[in-house]
Amino acid sequence: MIDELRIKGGNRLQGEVHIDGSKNAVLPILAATLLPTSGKSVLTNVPRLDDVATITQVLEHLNVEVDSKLEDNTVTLDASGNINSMAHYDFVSKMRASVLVMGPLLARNKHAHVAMPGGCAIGSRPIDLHLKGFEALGANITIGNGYIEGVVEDELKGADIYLDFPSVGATQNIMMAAVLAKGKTVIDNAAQEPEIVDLANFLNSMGASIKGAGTATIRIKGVEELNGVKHSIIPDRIEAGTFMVAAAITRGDVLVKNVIHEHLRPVTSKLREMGAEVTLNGDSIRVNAIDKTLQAVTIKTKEHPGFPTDMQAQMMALMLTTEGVGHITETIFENRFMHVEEFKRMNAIISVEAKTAAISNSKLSGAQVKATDLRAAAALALAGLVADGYTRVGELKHLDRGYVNFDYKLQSLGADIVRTSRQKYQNVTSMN
Ligand SMILES: CC(=O)N[C@H]1[C@@H](OP(=O)(O)OP(=O)(O)OC[C@H]2O[C@@H](n3ccc(=O)[nH]c3=O)[C@H](O)[C@@H]2O)O[C@H](CO)[C@@H](O)[C@@H]1O
Ligand SMILES: C=C(OP(=O)(O)O)C(=O)O
Repeated sequence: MIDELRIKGGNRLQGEVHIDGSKNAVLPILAATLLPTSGKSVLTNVPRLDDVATITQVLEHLNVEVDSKLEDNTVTLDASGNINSMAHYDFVSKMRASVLVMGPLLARNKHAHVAMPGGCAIGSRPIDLHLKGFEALGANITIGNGYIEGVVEDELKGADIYLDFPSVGATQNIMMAAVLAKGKTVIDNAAQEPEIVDLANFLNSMGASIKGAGTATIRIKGVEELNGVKHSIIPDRIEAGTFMVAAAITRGDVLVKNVIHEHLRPVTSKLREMGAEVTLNGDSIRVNAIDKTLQAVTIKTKEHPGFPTDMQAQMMALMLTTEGVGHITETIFENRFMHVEEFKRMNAIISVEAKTAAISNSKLSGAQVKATDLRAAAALALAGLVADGYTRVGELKHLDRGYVNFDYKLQSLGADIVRTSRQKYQNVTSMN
């Protein structure tokens, strides 16, 4: 059977939705469990995502013992055996974040042999900044036959590293390589995303000495040893933002639960600027757009604390329903407007010039469309919620990388949505 979402537009969303753990926080933290520790690590609030399954397979392949209790969102990892140094193409090509095993492998084995991640639909996505960081710490890097090999002759030594761009992955990979390096490492122009802070908190509770995570300068003092710990993954700010937009696009009223307000400031601020009522309370955010006329706004994606590129497609869907002409400039990835052509299949009026899309209020009609990447999958479904008639969203392998039970969660808020078939890993119906 074709695996697709079938959505009948027109229902206003109302109710409460629980947000799962963050994909982008759990992936580097799982990779960090490769570091040598005394004792096991236990991760809680782990989302049941295909990307988590993929990195778990990488870890198992490297000889980590992984005990996943998916129904409890808990994963226990034991890396006390001999750890291999080779991350195969099969894994890295499926999920670029597999490259995050390179830093911990260099720290542990003084050797890492990892498939080149290559580009992907949203851009070329090089890893030169990761590699420059490893070289600064004393690793010799060679590239050949589709693989990158890192070898540390003597030992990793702390270094001053300036990143040309505050890359999230490079900051994480370098942090993981540096925690056991001799002496001090300073990463300047570091990424400041909340997922960097979650990784630093995890590493610090293992015994690392990292200061400044969440600012542009991260200071790491190499330590001698680490221990296994228990850690709860932060909530997924992008999943939360997606449901905030779902409330706004249907002019509904939704309480989004299990969030950290501070992580959602750019989204909250733009929804308020549009005219939605956004109320913060405890660990929840309520978005009320009932009977509101929302106005188009201007958005420019930027590294944190700027507006996240991972929310760009969803905001574009929303601006197809607002008054006036909205503008979105994508500055992080060079090819992250593929959803525009799919929106156009639904009668969307969007024009793109260089890095900027102009989005007009459109009378959306249901159509068969395909997800071109993870966030495009969600954004097309959001457009389907307000389109006239039926929308069918295909290529759900992208959706499953980053959203847990997306259809069930929307259904519970009143959407008319069904999924025609389901991946095994996602087929757990309990929703916390
Ligand atoms: C698993 C994960 O956490 N993924 C997130 C992470 O991806 P990821 O860590 O891959 O994103 P980066 O911050 O590294 O990339 C941002 C930009 O820097 C460029 N770059 C990056 C590294 C490098 O060595 N050289 C280089 O030129 C990239 O091509 C891109 O244009 O941050 C992105 C930006 O917030 C998010 O969209 C992704 O959801
Ligand atoms: C681009 C994304 O993720 P990744 O870096 O894993 O491809 C995303 O989460 O939107």
